[in-house]
Amino acid sequence: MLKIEHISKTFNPGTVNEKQAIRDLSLNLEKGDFATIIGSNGAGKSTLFNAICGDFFTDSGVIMLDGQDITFMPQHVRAKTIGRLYQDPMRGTAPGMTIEENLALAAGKGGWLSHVSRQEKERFHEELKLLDIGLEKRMTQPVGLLSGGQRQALTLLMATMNPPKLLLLDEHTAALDPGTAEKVLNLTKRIVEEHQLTCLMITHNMQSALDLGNRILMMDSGDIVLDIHEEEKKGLTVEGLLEKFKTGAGKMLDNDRILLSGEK
Ligand SMILES: Nc1ncnc2c1ncn2[C@@H]1O[C@H](COP(=O)(O)OP(=O)(O)OP(=O)(O)O)[C@@H](O)[C@H]1O
Repeated sequence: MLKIEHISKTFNPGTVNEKQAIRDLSLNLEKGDFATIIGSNGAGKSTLFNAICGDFFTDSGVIMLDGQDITFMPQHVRAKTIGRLYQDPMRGTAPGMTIEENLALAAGKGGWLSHVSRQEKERFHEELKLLDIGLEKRMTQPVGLLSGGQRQALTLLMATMNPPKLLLLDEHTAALDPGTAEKVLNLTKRIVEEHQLTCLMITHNMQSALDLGNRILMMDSGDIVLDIHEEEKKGLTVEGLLEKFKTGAGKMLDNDRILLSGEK
């Protein structure tokens, strides 16, 4: 589904601020693969997502999505088939619009409720009900009134309403309290499985990286240094994962947020 071949990206080339953020990175994701990504500070995880989404064009290499070369496809065109969630729950929804208007937006109705049929409204209601956080009773309330966790759950629903070819989750539960984060992660798991989505999820939570998905990618210095597949992933512990990182990257995993979460 996603085939990345030897991409590289250097920011501010030829200046004192030159930074090679992606180094000759290659990755192949099969349809339905759900890979978690962990890595050191500044490893290039978010930059990889930015490259896939077309925030910038890479300096070299090729990006293919579902057999189509998207290397130089404009961002707004890619956005039609790539869903993305950010750490900040305030991104991804329009706060001044109601829940149902936001859903109408996601359904391609431009946020106009007059363009939404009764059947579609019922579908919105059903989908919200499945989130199991009571949003189906608040469809006419502005999204700005929702908590961070409620907004992330809604964003997830909106991003997957018309199933994307690729779903990118960039630490989407990092800003939530642990209980809410767990709920949103369970929801993520259910939605990804239900639609058999191809998904990449950046996390600083080693346990989440182990619990979710069928693959773990470890990044360091702009490249994927380890790609752990299903069989190898089974039975792995956080300690085992850290040990593998050390072997793959030739150094300990240095990520402040992993450190702060008390897992290391
Ligand atoms: N637009 C940009 N201009 C200049 N440098 C950039 C830009 N985007 C990213 N970088 C640099 O590229 C490197 C990789 O950044 P990136 O945000 O992808 O890392 P990350 O793995 O997501 O890190 P973290 O876990 O700390 O969030 C960093 O050194 C960062 O400062």
